[in-house]
Amino acid sequence: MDAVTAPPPAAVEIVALSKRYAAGTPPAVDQIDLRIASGSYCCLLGPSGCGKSTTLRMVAGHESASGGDILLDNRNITNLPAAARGTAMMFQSFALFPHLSALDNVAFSLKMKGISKSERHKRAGNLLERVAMGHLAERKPGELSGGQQQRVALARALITEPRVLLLDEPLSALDPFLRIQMRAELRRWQKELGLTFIHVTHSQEEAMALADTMVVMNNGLIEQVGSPHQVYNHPASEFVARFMGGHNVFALNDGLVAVRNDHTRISPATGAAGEPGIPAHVTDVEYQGTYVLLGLRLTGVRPERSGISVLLSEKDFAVRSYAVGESVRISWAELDARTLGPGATRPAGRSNGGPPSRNAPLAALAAMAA
Ligand SMILES: Nc1ncnc2c1ncn2[C@@H]1O[C@H](COP(=O)(O)OP(=O)(O)OP(=O)(O)O)[C@@H](O)[C@H]1O
Repeated sequence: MDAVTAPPPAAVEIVALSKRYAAGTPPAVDQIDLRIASGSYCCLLGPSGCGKSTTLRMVAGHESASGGDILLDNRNITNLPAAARGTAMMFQSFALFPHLSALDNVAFSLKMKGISKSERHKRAGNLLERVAMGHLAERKPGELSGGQQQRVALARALITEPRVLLLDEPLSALDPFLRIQMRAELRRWQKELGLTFIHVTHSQEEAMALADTMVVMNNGLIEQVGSPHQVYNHPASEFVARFMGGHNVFALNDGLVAVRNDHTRISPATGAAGEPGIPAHVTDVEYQGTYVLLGLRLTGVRPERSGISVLLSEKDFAVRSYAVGESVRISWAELDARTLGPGATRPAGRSNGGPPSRNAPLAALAAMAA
């Protein structure tokens, strides 16, 4: 493979990585494979309990792996202590020492390494300057805002000069306004520093805003890896389409398709015989400002699959509005329909003691023709 076609170097390579917390329980992480490009922003995304934090903790060295390998720049770090890996972790609560100044918090790990006070203060001061916190270096965490504490936490993580920064729900302690502001800062820092960031979140919006690469996890497995655009516009499975939101899943005779709710078409029912589209009625009309979100129920489809939504621009809704109870027809352009695959399945021949493969229920769902 020549330099042009070679994939970018993987900062982190995860090979068949597994974690089983206790014998007889399903694995929290089940033989996952993942390559994270050097200098990229990777978000591990998924519902509560899907294994994303366990994966991050194994990369950090805060949790042992039950099987598989973790490589950092081709160096196998699976069994190295956390401090020897070249990674640093930034936690949800920032985990700053309340009795220490910002400067001493940042300098703390250098103190542990026996570095002189003047040297560690110089390096910590430089890093605090870098995150625009130099003027508040003597303040204690309790005297800083959430966003300022986050910058101190970042400086503290960076003082060990990691190759990879691991972030476990770093924005969830912040209020919504600050979360969006700090999200933009994280992204800027990552690009400026040129480090690889691996960020765990359960928020689709956060992952889409930040990630070069999104990794959608479910039930200890990886469902899909791709750019936010790829994952949102080409969900690989029903799980991804539903988890990402903004999609309707339709069961057709030859399988499942996802259609974005802003690409799903609605028209008034005329009552004429042979009308095209799927019959439905409007159950909700929600004004959202720029958009109006219509909730609908498809006629003749099993209840668990009949609820869908259509997102109309305010302008389109003004041209033709819809009211609760109104009969309509639902359709889409073929180009906008994404065929869904069965989703991730557990490695063949393994007994995991966990729930059955999602293939079986999905096949049953697919059989429910509209
Ligand atoms: N220390 C532990 N001992 C036993 N089981 C654990 C432990 N930590 C996590 N688990 C289990 O492993 C599975 C994956 O947990 P994990 O914390 O990795 O999920 P997560 O996707 O990060 O969820 P959340 O968003 O809620 O933090 C869950 O079923 C969880 O209950």
